[in-house]
Amino acid sequence: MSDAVVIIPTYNEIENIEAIIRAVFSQEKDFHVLVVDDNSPDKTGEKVKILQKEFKDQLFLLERKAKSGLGTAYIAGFEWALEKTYQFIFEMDADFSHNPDDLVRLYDACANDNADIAVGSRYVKGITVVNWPLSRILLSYGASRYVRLITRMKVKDSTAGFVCYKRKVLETINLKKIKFIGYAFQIEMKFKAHKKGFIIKEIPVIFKDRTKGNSKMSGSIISEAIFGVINLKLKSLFAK
Ligand SMILES: Nc1nc2c(ncn2[C@@H]2O[C@H](COP(=O)(O)OP(=O)(O)O[C@H]3O[C@H](CO)[C@@H](O)[C@H](O)[C@@H]3O)[C@@H](O)[C@H]2O)c(=O)[nH]1
Repeated sequence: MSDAVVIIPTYNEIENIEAIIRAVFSQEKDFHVLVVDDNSPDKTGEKVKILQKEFKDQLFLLERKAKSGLGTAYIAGFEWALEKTYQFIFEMDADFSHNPDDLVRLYDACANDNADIAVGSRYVKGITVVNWPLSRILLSYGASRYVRLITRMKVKDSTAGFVCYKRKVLETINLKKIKFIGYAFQIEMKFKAHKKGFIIKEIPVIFKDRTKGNSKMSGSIISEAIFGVINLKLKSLFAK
């Protein structure tokens, strides 16, 4: 039994799913993988079922009926992982924008250093993003500056989706109360963990834009983040 599971949410990732799963299982450390698929029309889930025959007891699949957002996919995955004995629970995109070779560095920060959360960060050493259009870099970097300004949280890449959580973090945060369903979910999780006093460490990574499939970014995801951050901050002030 591995002590670490990598949760990969998927919606229409047929071009990436097999390669990313194989890349995780080719690491020296033994990771498990949980795919949370939202009934992808391109049959990503069916592909995972075929791979499960090869990776018995290592590869798991949670199927949801319809596309319901990145945040709720992760919450479903966290709840699944907490029912098992995993001590380290990861978030990672399916599209290779996060390099699976960095998984061990995030793991080490939590398992062998003092991090409660290790964030694969694009903004520790300047901006380490490859192949994103300038507009997307500005949006993401601008969002990270905006979050720091409003929340006063020191994390530089608050929207990062490449994360290792120690089990106790997910046990402590009330997952039922996580509100955001888009990428703002990433901000909310880090902010709640920060408020609980957990140590968040940023590990520099190079983020590469996907070469296969499409981003699910949308206008509603952006507006959820803009208004959501103010909402989070206000709620935390009144909770004092
Ligand atoms: N199950 C499920 N998965 C989803 C959904 N929406 C997106 N995903 C999956 O979530 C991962 C990230 O989605 P992308 O659409 O590829 O994200 P991106 O535009 O590249 O965004 C990146 O930047 C964001 C902002 O910094 C990050 O928050 C995000 O994690 C990611 O790194 C992919 O594996 C994608 O299939 C959904 O509604 N349901």
